Amino acid sequence: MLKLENLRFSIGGNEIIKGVSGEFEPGKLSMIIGPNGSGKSTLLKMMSGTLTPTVGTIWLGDAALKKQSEKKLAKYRAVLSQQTDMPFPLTVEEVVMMGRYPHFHYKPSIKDIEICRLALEKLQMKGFANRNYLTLSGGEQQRVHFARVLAQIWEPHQNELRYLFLDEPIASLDLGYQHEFLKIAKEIALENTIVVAIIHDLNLAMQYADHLVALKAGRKIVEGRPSEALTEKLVLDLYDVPARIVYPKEVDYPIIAI
Ligand SMILES: Nc1ncnc2c1ncn2[C@@H]1O[C@H](COP(=O)(O)OP(=O)(O)OP(=O)(O)O)[C@@H](O)[C@H]1O
Repeated sequence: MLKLENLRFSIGGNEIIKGVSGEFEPGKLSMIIGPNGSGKSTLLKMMSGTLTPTVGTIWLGDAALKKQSEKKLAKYRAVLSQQTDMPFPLTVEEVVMMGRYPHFHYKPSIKDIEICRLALEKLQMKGFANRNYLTLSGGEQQRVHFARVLAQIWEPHQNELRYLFLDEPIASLDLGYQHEFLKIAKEIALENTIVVAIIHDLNLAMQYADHLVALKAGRKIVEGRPSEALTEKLVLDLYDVPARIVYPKEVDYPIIAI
């Protein structure tokens, strides 16, 4: 269980996150939605340990996040952030191997190499292993980074829950890979992992999320199953856009029509 207790975050005299609490469970794909500037990335950065809350506590199981060793956390917590620039001309397999750095000292083991191979295979990037990462398209680079974070938490570490934080992970992916990516994220959640993703596409949230959190101006305004939480009223309140929720008989989830 990942628990947020009255989180607040201020910078330059502005309070960006204004008392957010909540719980995230393994087995569920959790998604955070909200308008630009509502605090989604700031909240996710606090959850993933990149930013320290000004007020409040984050609990990973029974232990406060701030009390846990970074070195140990790196073995079971992975973060896919929006900024993934790579200043060096590494090969794709070298970038994915970076995900295994917390697991070996000097040289990757055969198991590390095998995990990287499997992670690339899962993202349909096996044929790219020896390519210079810098020559890949934006979507291909994103898939490499997804393979890197998957490689990082490929297996459970000492029975710890695994955590995966994804900041707008599908922004540069085409339609097919967006769905592929979210299916994999869901699969990982089912392997006893807490997965939290920021997403802008409400229809994908409706289709894939098990648990939805909506932020507005730094506050959590709604939480729950998307089919209940994602209402026409919420879309209007968040984005000032009138929407209709329709229930096509061909699929088992509602569609948000704008
Ligand atoms: N270091 C900072 N200094 C000043 N303001 C900041 C800083 N970081 C974030 N903010 C502000 O805090 C607010 C929330 O930012 P955040 O990146 O969390 O929003 P977001 O919901 O992820 O937005 P988006 O959908 O546009 O990615 C924004 O108004 C942003 O300008």
